[in-house]
Amino acid sequence: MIRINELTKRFPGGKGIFDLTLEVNRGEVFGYLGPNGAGKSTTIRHLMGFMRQDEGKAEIGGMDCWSESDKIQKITGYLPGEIAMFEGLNGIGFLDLMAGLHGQKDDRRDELLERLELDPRVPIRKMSKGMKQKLAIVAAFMHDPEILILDEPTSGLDPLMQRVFVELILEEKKRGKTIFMSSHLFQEIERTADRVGIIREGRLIAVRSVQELLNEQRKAFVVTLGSKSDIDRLIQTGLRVVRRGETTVEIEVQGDLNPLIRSLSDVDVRHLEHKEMDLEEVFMHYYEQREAKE
Ligand SMILES: Nc1ncnc2c1ncn2[C@@H]1O[C@H](COP(=O)(O)OP(=O)(O)OP(=O)(O)O)[C@@H](O)[C@H]1O
Repeated sequence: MIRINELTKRFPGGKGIFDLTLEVNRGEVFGYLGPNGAGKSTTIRHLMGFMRQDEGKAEIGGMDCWSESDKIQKITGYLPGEIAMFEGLNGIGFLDLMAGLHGQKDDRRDELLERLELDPRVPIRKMSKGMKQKLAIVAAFMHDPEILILDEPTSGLDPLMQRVFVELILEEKKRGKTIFMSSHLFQEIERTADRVGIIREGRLIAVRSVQELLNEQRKAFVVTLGSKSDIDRLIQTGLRVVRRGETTVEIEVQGDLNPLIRSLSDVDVRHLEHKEMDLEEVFMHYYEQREAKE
């Protein structure tokens, strides 16, 4: 459905995106993951036809993202990373404008406003960042597009609304929509995406299924123990200890959790905490793998 082939855009100072090749299948949710400045928005701007590549090609549904962007925009719901809105309008005015702009239906408008708990009568200049984000989500989804291209969709949403958003994505996925969604947090897309592409410094460093990524990922646990001898005992079991404190040890596990659980049953565990691996750590994992291969 989305096909990016050797796409390159060079900005001054060596920035940009370089030789990107990836495909997103019809009905797939694809997470596009990378730290700030990696090139996620630049890629998305090419998909939407807002920017012209130096080399390569991007297509959606067989249409060229640059020369046929008007057609693509009709079948696509787009959520920009940085939302510029007309401060003089209220939510209703903005949504009317967006519907009129593309000559599109807006059948789902009321349902979405209700789900996201957004009052569209509020003037945009009085809206918080989160409210503007909700309004932009309504604008992207209200015409029930076949393809959704979402640039950091949950930024500015509180945890409750992030959950509502995840449910919305899962429903759209069930309805067969193709979704391309960027983020700088793995946790944010692990619940919805089928596959993930990892981009860093403008280059795609890995494309994996979420399941593969979860299996490959090392999990970290911080264990608080009753005594120093418990700590010593736990360390002797051969687990991978990455940090040791007065009463705590941080243990890393890749794959099977059972050895950890067995070892813990022999000591006095006061507290056990699963530490989320952040994206940097996931990236480091890939860098290590890549460097080892080279
Ligand atoms: N029009 C432009 N002219 C020059 N440099 C640009 C332009 N657009 C983006 N860049 C640079 O290209 C790099 C990639 O930017 P991009 O916005 O695509 O990153 P991103 O992955 O979306 O990050 P963020 O999450 O911070 O938006 C950045 O270093 C940015 O400063």
